[in-house]
Amino acid sequence: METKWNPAEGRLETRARGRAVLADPLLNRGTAFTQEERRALGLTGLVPPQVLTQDQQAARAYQQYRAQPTDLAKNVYLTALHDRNRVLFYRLLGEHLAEMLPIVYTPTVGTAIERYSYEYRRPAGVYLSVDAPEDIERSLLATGLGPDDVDLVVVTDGEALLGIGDWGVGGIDIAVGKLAVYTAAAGIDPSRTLAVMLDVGTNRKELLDDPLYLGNHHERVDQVTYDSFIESYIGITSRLFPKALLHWEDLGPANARRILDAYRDKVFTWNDDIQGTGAVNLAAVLGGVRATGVPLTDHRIVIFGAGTAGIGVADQLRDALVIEGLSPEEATARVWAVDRHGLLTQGQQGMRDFQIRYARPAAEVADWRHDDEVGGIPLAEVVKQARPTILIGTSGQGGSFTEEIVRTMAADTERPIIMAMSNPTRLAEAVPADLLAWTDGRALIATGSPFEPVEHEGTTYTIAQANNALVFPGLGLGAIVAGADRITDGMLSAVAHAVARHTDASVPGAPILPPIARLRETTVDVAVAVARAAVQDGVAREQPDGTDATVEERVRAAMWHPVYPPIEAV
Ligand SMILES: NC(=O)c1ccc[n+]([C@@H]2O[C@H](COP(=O)([O-])OP(=O)(O)OC[C@H]3O[C@@H](n4cnc5c(N)ncnc54)[C@H](O)[C@@H]3O)[C@@H](O)[C@H]2O)c1
Ligand SMILES: O=C(O)C[C@H](O)C(=O)O
Ligand SMILES: [Mg+2]
Repeated sequence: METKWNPAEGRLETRARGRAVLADPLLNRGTAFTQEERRALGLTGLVPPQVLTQDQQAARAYQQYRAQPTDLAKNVYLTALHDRNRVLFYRLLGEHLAEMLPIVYTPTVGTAIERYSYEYRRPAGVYLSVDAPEDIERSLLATGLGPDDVDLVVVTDGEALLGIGDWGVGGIDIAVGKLAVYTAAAGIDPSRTLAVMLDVGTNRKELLDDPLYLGNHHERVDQVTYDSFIESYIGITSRLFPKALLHWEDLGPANARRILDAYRDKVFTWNDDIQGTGAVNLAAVLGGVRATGVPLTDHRIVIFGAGTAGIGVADQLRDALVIEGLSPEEATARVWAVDRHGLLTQGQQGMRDFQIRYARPAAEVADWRHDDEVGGIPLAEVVKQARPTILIGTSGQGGSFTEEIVRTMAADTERPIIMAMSNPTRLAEAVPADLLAWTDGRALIATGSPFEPVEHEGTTYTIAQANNALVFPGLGLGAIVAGADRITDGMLSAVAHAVARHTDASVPGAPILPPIARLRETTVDVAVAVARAAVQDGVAREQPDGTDATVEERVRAAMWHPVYPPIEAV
């Protein structure tokens, strides 16, 4: 590679000169290059004479950012900065994390995905086409990255992006957005990460009909072709980058589950929507349950939207109930899962294999009201009959927690826990102001997208954001520091408990999860818990000596910071 980090000397060494330096976002520092660096790197005269400090650059960039008229324009501005000067991008993002996360990530990233082929400026990451599997290796090698150079790969096929569905190649933006959160929150070194788009086609007709659409102009391929492409991708990626954690994002439900089941015991991989969402949801439930004063084992849970996220959520709740002393059957019986044709019930046609374990016995629901339009027992009836104390939305159906449903739930339970996890904002199952109004301020709330605090009868309610962003950065960092080669259930459970330790929802109006503004601190504890769990589960290759301080020191030392390192022309 032209540019290499020399850890012994603590400096970047590069053979690049002149415009090639300015064109490389990992190398470029624009007006902050010193006169000496400019001479050594052949930049004299290629940047304006004045040398700025990073503080000055950050202040200017922040002004430019604030001057953008819309959230999408802000996203495009930050993407351009990311593609021009990566260190400055992370300096700015880190300094204004709570303000900018909704721009580079949920919810604005959803708009950026939909507009991808129109707002396109520069390529990001690696695009692999199902039509040319023979190019996978060549394309990955073209990044110049070698076997020791990659810690993390985020990959999507763009089929089930957030809750907005199939946007094909535009999905690259969620991979880039997730990586930005990994670095901003956990200090994952951005030069050691890769965003990958697996272009297997799109079923969105408006994209196929659009000459400007930048992805493959054909429908999604059949399962046999898909699976063989995935197999090649995983085989080649784990051979070329043997240390890298392979993160899956926003695949269609059947593919997400099948890939996770097939590979989680064979390679270093995990699925954010299934496992990350399960972990952040469990953390919020633990925080909320503490505030209710009722033990977890006495709660009843209804999950609306039994797809990738919903069943991931159910699985981790069930595991937590088993750890608290229930049998697996008793734990499963605490969960009612509702999908597009109503409550999952035994014998129902068309259930997906991963849903079947939550299907309720037909005898239990024989008297429950059936709705012909839904084609089964609707959510309102499930809430009435099952009397949940916890209601979770992962359906991508905005507004589906209606006033009637919420009031029915709240009539029976002192502190209902209600989580509208669907993204982006307009797809939230309910908005916090309504939930508080309908429950007289008694609801313990979390949402997947960020919401402003709500005033209700003299109390200010801070709304917890139950987004997997609270967990995946720490999970990745902890796993990398431990030199893990698998992601285990023990590591995921450790994540949820570490996050939950950061909340105290006993104060009126306090959120049931730690705030995004404190993401970096939460992340360190998550990473420490994950690294320890990896050792306990026997999947860590780097054995720490066991004391807390040491693990934490190792975690902190592994974190990358957005400062310009010394640079040497070689
Ligand atoms: N907060 C978070 O961290 C987080 C994480 C992952 C996903 N999500 C959100 O959850 C939502 C679902 O994501 P996913 O990846 O699980 O998608 P998915 O497509 O796998 O699952 C959605 C499920 O909802 C069901 N559904 C659709 N219409 C329905 C209806 N009218 N009634 C009941 N169920 C219905 C579908 O059949 C499917 O099973 C998205 O909005 C996504 O943004 C949030
Ligand atoms: O991307 C997010 O904001 C969370 C989650 O992964 C989702 O798909 O919605
Ligand atoms: Mg996702």
